Amino acid sequence: MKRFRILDANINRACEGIRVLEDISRFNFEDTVSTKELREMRHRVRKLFLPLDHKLLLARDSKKDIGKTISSNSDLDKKEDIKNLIFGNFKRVNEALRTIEEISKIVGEYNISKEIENLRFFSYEIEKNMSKNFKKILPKGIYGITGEKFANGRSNIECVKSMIDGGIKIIQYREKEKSIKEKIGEIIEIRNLCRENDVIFIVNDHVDIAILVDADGVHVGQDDMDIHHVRKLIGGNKIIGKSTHCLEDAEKAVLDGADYIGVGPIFKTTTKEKDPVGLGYLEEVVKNIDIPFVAIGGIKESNIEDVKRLGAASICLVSEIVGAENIEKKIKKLNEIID
Ligand SMILES: Cc1ncc(COP(=O)(O)OP(=O)(O)O)c(N)n1
Ligand SMILES: Cc1nc(C(=O)O)sc1CCOP(=O)(O)O
Ligand SMILES: [Mg+2]
Repeated sequence: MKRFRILDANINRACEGIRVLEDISRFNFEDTVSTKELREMRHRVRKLFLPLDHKLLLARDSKKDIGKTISSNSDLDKKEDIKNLIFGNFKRVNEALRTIEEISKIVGEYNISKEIENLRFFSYEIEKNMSKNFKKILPKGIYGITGEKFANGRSNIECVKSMIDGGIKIIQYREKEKSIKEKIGEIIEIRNLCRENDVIFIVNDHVDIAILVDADGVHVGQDDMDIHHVRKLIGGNKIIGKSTHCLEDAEKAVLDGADYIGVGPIFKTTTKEKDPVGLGYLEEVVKNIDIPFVAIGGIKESNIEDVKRLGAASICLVSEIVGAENIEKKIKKLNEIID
C-alpha cells in the first residue's frame, strides 16, 4: 500500500512540474517544440498509470503527509526568477521520475519502469532545448573580433580557430571588405566553430545575417540600426551590443535596452577611423552605468593593465590579437595579465 502511496505522490509531482514547464514554454517563450514535447510527456506518464488508478487513489493520504509541514517551513523552494523556476521544476520532475522508475520495479511493473526511464532521458533533452531560450551573458575576460586585414595573411577562420584554442569565450565577426555572400559563408563556419566550443558568437552590423545563422547576438554602432528595431527583429533571447563614445550614448543605450555597451576607442587605433575618448570615459562608465561593458580601441599587451585596473571586466582587442605572431600565446599572455 505504502509503495502505491509513493507512486501516487510522485506521479502527481512529476505531472505538476511538467505542467509548470509546459506553461512557461507555451506562454513565456512561445516555444512550440518544447511545449508539444512536455505535453506528450505529461500525457504519457498519466496514461502509463491508468490501469493502476484505483490502487493509487486508495493509497493516497495527503492529509497525513508529513512532508507538507517540512516543505512549508523550508526556504529551499524560493525561486527568484524564471530561470530558477525552470531549472527547479526540471529537477523536481526528473527526481520524481526516478522515484517512479525505482518503485515501479518493486511493485512488479517492469515495463512501466523502463518507459519512465526513457521519459527521464527525454526530459533531460527537453531541458537542454529549453535552456536555448535564455539569453547568454557577456563573459568576463578577452573579447575577440576578426580582422583579416590585420592578420598577417591568415584567414578569419584560421584566426577564429586560434582564438578558440587560446581560450576566448566570445568572438565577434567584423568584416568590412567582403561581399555579403562571402561574409555569410564565413559566418556560418564561425558560428559552427563557436557552437561546438561553447563560445558566444556575435555578428557585427548585420542583424539579418545574425538572425539567419542563429548567432548569439549582434553588435551595432551609433550609425547602425536602432536598438528597438534590432530587438524587434532578433527577439528577446539574443544579445544586443551597442558602441558608445560618451556618457550620453551609454545612458541612451541602457534606456533602449542594450545588453552591453562598447566603450571606446580608449586609445588611438588604426583599426577604425575614430578619435580616442581616453580612459576618462571608461571611468565615467564604471561609475554611472549598470549594464555590462566592453573596453575597446587601441588596447595592447602594454596598456591592458591600466584598462583592467579601472574596472573593465571585458576587454576587446582586434589588431593586437589577430596580428600577433602566435594568437594562442598572445591570448594566454593577455589573460595572465588581467587575471
Ligand atoms: C565590442 C565592440 N565595440 C564597438 C564596436 C564598434 O562598432 P561600430 O561603432 O558599429 O563600428 P564598426 O565595428 O562597425 O566599424 C564593435 N564592433 N564591437
Ligand atoms: C572596431 C572598433 N570599435 C571601436 C569603438 O570604439 O567603437 S574601436 C575599434 C577598433 C578596435 O581595434 P584595435 O583593438 O585594433 O584598436
Ligand atoms: Mg557597425
